[in-house]
Amino acid sequence: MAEARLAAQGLVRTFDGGVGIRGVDIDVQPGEIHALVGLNGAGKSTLMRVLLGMLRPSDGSVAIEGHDLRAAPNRIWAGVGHLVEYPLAYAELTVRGNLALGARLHGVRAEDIPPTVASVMEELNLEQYADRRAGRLSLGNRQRLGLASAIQHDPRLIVLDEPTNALDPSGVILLREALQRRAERGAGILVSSHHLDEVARIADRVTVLNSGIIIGSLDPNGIDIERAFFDLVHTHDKESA
Ligand SMILES: Nc1ncnc2c1ncn2[C@@H]1O[C@H](COP(=O)(O)OP(=O)(O)OP(=O)(O)O)[C@@H](O)[C@H]1O
Repeated sequence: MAEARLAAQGLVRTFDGGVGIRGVDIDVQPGEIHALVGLNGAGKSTLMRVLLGMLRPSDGSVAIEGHDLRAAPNRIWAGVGHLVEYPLAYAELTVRGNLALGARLHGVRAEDIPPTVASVMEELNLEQYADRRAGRLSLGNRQRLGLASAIQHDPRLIVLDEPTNALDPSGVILLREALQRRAERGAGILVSSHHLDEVARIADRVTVLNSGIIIGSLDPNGIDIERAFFDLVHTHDKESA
C-alpha cells in the first residue's frame, strides 16, 4: 500500500471541563476523501488542530507522509492545505492578492502563481471578486477564499473543518467537485461535517467521533446514514453512561 498521507496513533488532548480527544487513531490514504462526523463538542476540531500541529497532544503521534509532525521538513508542509477555524485573509488585500500570497507561502514558483490563482478562482467562482478587498467579502465568499487558498497549490494532504459552513448550494457543489478532482489526482482529504447527506455524497470513508473517541464508521452508500449515525452515537452514550 502507498504511504498514508496522514497517520496518527493514540492521540489524546483533554481540557478542564471538556472532553477533547481521548485516544484517537486515524489515517488518510492517497486518493481518498475521509469524512469525520460527530455531534457538537464531539472533538472534531480538536482532532484536526492536533493533526495539523496547531495544538500539542498530551499523548500520541502524528505522521504526515511518514514524517513525524514535529520534524516534518518544509517540502512536506508545502504539500498540505488546510482550513480549520476561521478563514485567514488579509482584509486589506484583494482576493487575488491573498491567493497570490498564499500560493507563494506554499512554495508555488513565481511564474506559476498567476495561472494557479486564476484557475482556483474559476474553480470556486470567485473571479468576479478578484479585485475586491477580502475585508469587504460576504461570509460565504470569505469561506470560498479560505478554501481556495487551502487547495490552490494542489496539496497532497487537505484537511478541512466544516468547509461547507456558510457556503450556498452552488458553493457546496463547486467545493465537492474541486475536492473530487484533487482526490482523483491522488490527494488524501480529511473533512469534518455535520451534514450527513453531503458527506454521503462525497466521502469514500466516514468515521464517527463521539465524546472524544472514534466509535465506528458509516457506509457512505448505506440506505439511511442518518439513522445509522444516531444508532452508533446512542449506543455509545448508553454504554458509557
Ligand atoms: N480550548 C479549549 N478549552 C477548553 N475546552 C475545549 C477547548 N477546545 C475544545 N474544548 C472542548 O473539547 C470538546 C471537543 O470540542 P471540539 O470543538 O473539538 O468539538 P467539535 O466536534 O469540533 O464540535 P462542533 O461540531 O461544535 O464544532 C468540547 O467538550 C469542548 O468544550
